[in-house]
Amino acid sequence: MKQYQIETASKVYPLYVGENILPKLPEVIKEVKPNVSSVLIITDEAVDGCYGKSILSLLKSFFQVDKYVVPSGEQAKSFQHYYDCQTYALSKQLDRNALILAVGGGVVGDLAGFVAATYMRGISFIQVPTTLLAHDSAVGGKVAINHESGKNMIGAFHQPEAVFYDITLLTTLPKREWRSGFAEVIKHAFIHDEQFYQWLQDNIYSLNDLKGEKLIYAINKGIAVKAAIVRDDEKESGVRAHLNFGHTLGHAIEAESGYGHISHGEGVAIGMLFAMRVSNALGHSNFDITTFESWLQRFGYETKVPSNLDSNRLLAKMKADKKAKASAVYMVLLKAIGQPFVEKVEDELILSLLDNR
Ligand SMILES: NC(=O)c1ccc[n+]([C@@H]2O[C@H](COP(=O)([O-])OP(=O)(O)OC[C@H]3O[C@@H](n4cnc5c(N)ncnc54)[C@H](O)[C@@H]3O)[C@@H](O)[C@H]2O)c1
Ligand SMILES: O=C(O)C(=O)C[C@@H](O)[C@H](O)[C@H](O)COP(=O)(O)O
Ligand SMILES: [Zn+2]
Repeated sequence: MKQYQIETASKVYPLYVGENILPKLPEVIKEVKPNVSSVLIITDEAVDGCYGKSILSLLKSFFQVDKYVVPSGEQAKSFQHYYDCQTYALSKQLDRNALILAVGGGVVGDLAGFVAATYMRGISFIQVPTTLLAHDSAVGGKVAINHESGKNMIGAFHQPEAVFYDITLLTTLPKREWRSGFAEVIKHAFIHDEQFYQWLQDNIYSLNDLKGEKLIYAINKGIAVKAAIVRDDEKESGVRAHLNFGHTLGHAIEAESGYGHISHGEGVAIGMLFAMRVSNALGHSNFDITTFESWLQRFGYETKVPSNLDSNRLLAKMKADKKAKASAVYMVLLKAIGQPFVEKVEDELILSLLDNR
């Protein structure tokens, strides 16, 4: 088991990552929250089906434990499910020393984290990520639910007490979720680490390569990129925005297609390619887009903006993005791999690229 310190301006906390480390979870809970009064597990149906029983029985010998299960998928990041989680926590009379355990992918992490951030004005939580994507979402304290006007519009910065990542749990992940999560791995390489990008090119030819030592290396590299960025800028006043590479359009696609139809990583993959096109069009870079596109296609990513989505509606969503200022779109662009920056992009350019999809 490897241990990292995630350092942010408001909190420093441990991240444990390894294989078959689940039995150590009770020890970690006691270590980071010695005065814990009770534990509320928040998870989703699919994760509960795979690991719910074993985690519950593991923790029951040490703590008072309750469990609340939300439906699987993006739709759980809604007001209704947020409200239902809070109602459940209140019905169990959780006090301020209670701990929420977010057991799942980015959806459960974001939802349960936001429940923790706001229950009685904030209680502790631990992230127990179960997807590849969650190497990103479990670190850095962004927690949120969606609104029909946009992704993650209602949320908070609330750092967990710890991140506990047993990557053995990934073995039950469906193929589509490997692909979705790998998009954030690629993003971390694109924005921060030319050598890591090269390593991915040389080592990962298909999603099946994401196992064993290669998987461990890719996850550790991704975590290192994320940790370095949130250390320097916890609340996105500067460099943290680079983690939004591919997300301005990606989030718009997710929202416009109806949450859950196009996964987060699928949207980000299309969005990264789009951001590269914009970078080229503005003369900042000279990417060989065809090469990037065929690299992404090799993993089965859809690379075109879905034909049923209207350009003007997508633009409207991009203008409502959290990076927007005075209704102007700001995107994360790249001068080269590893050289991101944020710039205002005119509506006309966005529309012309969206219309020529
Ligand atoms: N807070 C952040 O910094 C951050 C970063 C990136 C993404 N996100 C958010 O994360 C969400 C996407 O997360 P995700 O891709 O993990 O999706 P997810 O949480 O919906 O999980 C994907 C699917 O896999 C299932 N699943 C999860 N773990 C499993 C396992 N071990 N075995 C079998 N099935 C399993 C889930 O039930 C779900 O159906 C989006 O809402 C995105 O906005 C947040
Ligand atoms: O941690 C961050 O900062 C990120 O931007 C990571 C993204 O992968 C993630 O999807 C995040 O939730 C997007 O944030 P948002 O502020 O655009 O909602
Ligand atoms: Zn993301």
